[in-house]
Amino acid sequence: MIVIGGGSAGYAAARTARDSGADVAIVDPGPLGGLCILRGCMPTKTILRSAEVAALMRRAGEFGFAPVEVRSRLGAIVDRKNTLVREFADYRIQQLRDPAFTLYESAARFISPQLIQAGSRHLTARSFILATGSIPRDVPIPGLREAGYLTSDELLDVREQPDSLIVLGGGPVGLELGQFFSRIGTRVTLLQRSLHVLSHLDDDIGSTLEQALREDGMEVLTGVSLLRASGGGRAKTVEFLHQGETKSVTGAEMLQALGRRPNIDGLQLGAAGVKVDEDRVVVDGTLRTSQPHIFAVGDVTNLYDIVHIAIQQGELAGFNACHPHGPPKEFDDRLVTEVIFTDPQVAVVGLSEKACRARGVPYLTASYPFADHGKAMVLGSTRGFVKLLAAPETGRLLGAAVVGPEAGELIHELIAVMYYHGTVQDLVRMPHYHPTLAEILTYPAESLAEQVRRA
Ligand SMILES: Cc1cc2nc3c(=O)[nH]c(=O)nc-3n(C[C@H](O)[C@H](O)[C@H](O)COP(=O)(O)OP(=O)(O)OC[C@H]3O[C@@H](n4cnc5c(N)ncnc54)[C@H](O)[C@@H]3O)c2cc1C
Ligand SMILES: NC(=O)c1ccc[n+]([C@@H]2O[C@H](COP(=O)([O-])OP(=O)(O)OC[C@H]3O[C@@H](n4cnc5c(N)ncnc54)[C@H](O)[C@@H]3O)[C@@H](O)[C@H]2O)c1
Repeated sequence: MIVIGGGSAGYAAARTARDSGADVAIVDPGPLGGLCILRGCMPTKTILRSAEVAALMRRAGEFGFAPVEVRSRLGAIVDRKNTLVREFADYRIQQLRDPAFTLYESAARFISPQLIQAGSRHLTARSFILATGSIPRDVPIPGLREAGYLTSDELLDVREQPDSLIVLGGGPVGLELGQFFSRIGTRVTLLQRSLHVLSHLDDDIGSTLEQALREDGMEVLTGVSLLRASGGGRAKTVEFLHQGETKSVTGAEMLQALGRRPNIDGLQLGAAGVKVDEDRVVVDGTLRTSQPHIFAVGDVTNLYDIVHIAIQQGELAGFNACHPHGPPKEFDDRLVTEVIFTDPQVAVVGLSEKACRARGVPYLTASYPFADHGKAMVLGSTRGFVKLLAAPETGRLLGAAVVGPEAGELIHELIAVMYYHGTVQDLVRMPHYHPTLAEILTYPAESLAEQVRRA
């Protein structure tokens, strides 16, 4: 097997195939480590921890301490991030260089469905796994390129703190990095096209997060239509339409966080006969492309852009490629989970109200605010809510959303209940220690259990 791309998805595929007895080569030009480690999950979560510390320090008085003057040193924050990233990347590189694999450190391109070129070598295999990830999407906004912008790739290495930052896009990248800069003292303006940030989720989630960010001093404008950019250097201007008026904002730096697209440039997928739909490598539920011996996993499929799913897809494809005659394993989207590491955090699993309505799935819902929860009050983290969705007749948990403190941790109890096809009645019966944040899950569960009993 040849795995093209040694990030999270590709490495998971390679490891699974090797464990199934395949002779596995990995082709990757580097830098080795993958997006999650080098420029995605881990660096962003590392710097967000610094922002969290800054936000708590500003609240020193509230917790009984003398006021603290918060003066950030972005260079030091970046150094801490780089140290950790180096450690994580070194471990991954060691795994890729394991003699159990053959690693070719070059870019791959297809010559035919069975043959690829990697540097000066031609390589052939019984099966291939495409795992080349994603890259920031180019958006044709007049003047944007000339004014100059950064993507998350570059912004993570900026050492000199800009006094102002324009963030284009209210998805996870714009929100996490926007809040980081806002909390270390940069004036941040975020422009989002949809009526709410995180537009793919239920509106109550986006509106709650927007309100929290605004309370913290970030300017968040939604329902914006971007018109053009101008200027340059330390004064970049973006003009946009907002509430029927043309407005503009000027910032020292600009983050373009308008989405990512599959990285298929240069792969010559046409030569492999792999079907592509608007840059997306088309796969079926078994991660097989239009060519039965070529699979695609992770961001290159443009399905989720979430790392544990990329790993799960890699494992499935690695298994399926090595067992061509057995029943294939299929990706199950029932437990798809997403966490956005802002404060308040956002975490969702399973079906949203939007998805239930779109698919005609009947549901009951109940929510409960952290502002009424004892442990959240003790912690001084009362922003947000918990929302559960249950099947009306059985109480089976269909989905959940948590906006609030430790949402990314709390969601895992709900994932576990859903994994075992559990109900809201189960959630009520399960013991919950007092006082914990997790106790809050029992309140909407009680309300739903009551609704199910009466139905
Ligand atoms: C700022 C940011 C923050 C994020 N935070 C999170 C988070 O907190 N949690 C989460 O779940 N997800 C997060 N993500 C998403 C997550 O990082 C990705 O979903 C995941 O890393 C994708 O893994 P992958 O293996 O598909 O791709 P990658 O890890 O990008 O691997 C692709 C590999 O392919 C190689 N390659 C490219 N072209 C070729 C070629 N022609 N031939 C051979 N090799 C090639 C590359 O060198 C690379 O090593 C974040 C993303 C961003 C941008
Ligand atoms: N915590 C996490 O798991 C995490 C963190 C960061 C990124 N990621 C993943 O990386 C991927 C990329 O994230 P992202 O935030 O860059 O992209 P995204 O596609 O999630 O969000 C981009 C946002 O920009 C807006 N937008 C697009 N075009 C626009 C235009 N012309 N004008 C105004 N607004 C416009 C969209 O409405 C959208 O809200 C996502 O799929 C995400 O899942 C995950």
